[in-house]
Amino acid sequence: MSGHKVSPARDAALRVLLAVEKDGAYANLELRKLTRRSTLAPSDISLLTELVYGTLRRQGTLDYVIEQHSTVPLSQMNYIIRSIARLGVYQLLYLDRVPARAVCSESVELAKSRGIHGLAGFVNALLRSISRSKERISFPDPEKETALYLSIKHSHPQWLVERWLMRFGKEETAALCAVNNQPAPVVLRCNTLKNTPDQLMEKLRGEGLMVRSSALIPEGIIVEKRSFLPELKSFRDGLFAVQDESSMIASSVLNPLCGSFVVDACSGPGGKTTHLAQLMNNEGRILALDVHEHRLALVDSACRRLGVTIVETRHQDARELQDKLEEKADFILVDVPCSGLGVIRRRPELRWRVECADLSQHAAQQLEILGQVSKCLKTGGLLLYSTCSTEPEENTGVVNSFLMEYTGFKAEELAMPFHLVHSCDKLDAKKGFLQLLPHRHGTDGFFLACFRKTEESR
Ligand SMILES: C[S@@+](CC[C@H](N)C(=O)[O-])C[C@H]1O[C@@H](n2cnc3c(N)ncnc32)[C@H](O)[C@@H]1O
Repeated sequence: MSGHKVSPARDAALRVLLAVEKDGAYANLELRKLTRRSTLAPSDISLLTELVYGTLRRQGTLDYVIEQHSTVPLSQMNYIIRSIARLGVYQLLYLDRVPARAVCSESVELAKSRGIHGLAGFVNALLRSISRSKERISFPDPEKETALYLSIKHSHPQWLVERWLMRFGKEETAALCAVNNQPAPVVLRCNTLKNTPDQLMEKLRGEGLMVRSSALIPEGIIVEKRSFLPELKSFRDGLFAVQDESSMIASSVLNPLCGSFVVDACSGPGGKTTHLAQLMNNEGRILALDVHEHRLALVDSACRRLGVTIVETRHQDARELQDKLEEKADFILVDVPCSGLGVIRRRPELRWRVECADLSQHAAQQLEILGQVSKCLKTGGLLLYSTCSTEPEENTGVVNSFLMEYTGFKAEELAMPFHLVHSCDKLDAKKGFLQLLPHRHGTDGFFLACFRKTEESR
């Protein structure tokens, strides 16, 4: 039972943090469930979101500071107290508007509300000690222990920082980590089957939103001020979908022709499937596969809302496709399951869940899916492989293995919908692949590679 002195936003934030820590829940889904059901005021929902996302994002830094002040190591702390401590320290270090005294007393009440009266004093002493010395946190030496320093300062796992330091150098690694700690922009994809981007922007402004055009993709619209989009009439009317620019770029690079047959091998929840249908002017056929039925249900409902009628969903493991589809597709999208390390800013707990060893496991599955699905492509057809990962094992690693094993395919230069600025990007795109990065391109971290099936494969 919740104590009466605990504010509803903090009580709810602790509930979400515990679900993430104890049950492996996803913070964004927990928040959505909670805010749909609860009677929280809009200001409480915004504080709750900030507390949950902020605490998870900054967990590495928070843990470092807690360890310096605690008499008990974090690993031996009661898990509820650990979450209360992180939540409290996040407010002390990152939220100027909350007075330290209020943070300490609310944290004590949170402990009591969870029946842990005996440790309320410990929480109080810990937070007071941190509050007194918060201006004097001593970080590791940035020159001598660069990886450790960046990992603590920017709250990322050290193994990931070490990899990025080798690939990008110090400045870019710091920039990538920093952008991962910022809220991601909200981007909409205009449903061009129902309206134009200009018409949609006018409508959205009429509904009270501040919007501007994307510089990367014609159908992309950036929402400047957050708002609960599913409540808008324009959303219910299917005038747009919510989708990052990087994800729109994938379908746009594949750019299937009207009337063609497209296989979308890993389609749930349907962001790219419905975009492909838009690009085809809802003419032709898209076979949308997914191994999870609940993900296919999301594809179906997205199609209904957006007025897409050319999609047939099929519950199917893409690694076990029937021969019937062999050499039938004009275009194929293989948007594989991956580590998700490119969307850290949208899924704050992810950085603490993914381990380095996971990458090679993902890569093996990705190569298997890509290899099997590629058999469905007609000679002359185009295939796009994509991930929302920043890591080479899942990206160029899979692409290179595929090209070695499947000699009937050759890399196809990417037809980008926007002008590439960096010379290394231009070179890569010519060679048929591109790594988008949040600190360089402003998008999610996203990889795309394009292949054409050549005559020789016959
Ligand atoms: C990155 S998500 C796809 C996102 C989707 N293309 C979109 O834009 O909305 C990967 C999807 O692959 C599905 N998946 C995982 N393993 C699969 C397999 N062996 N065969 C088919 N789908 C699979 C997952 O259920 C998940 O929905």
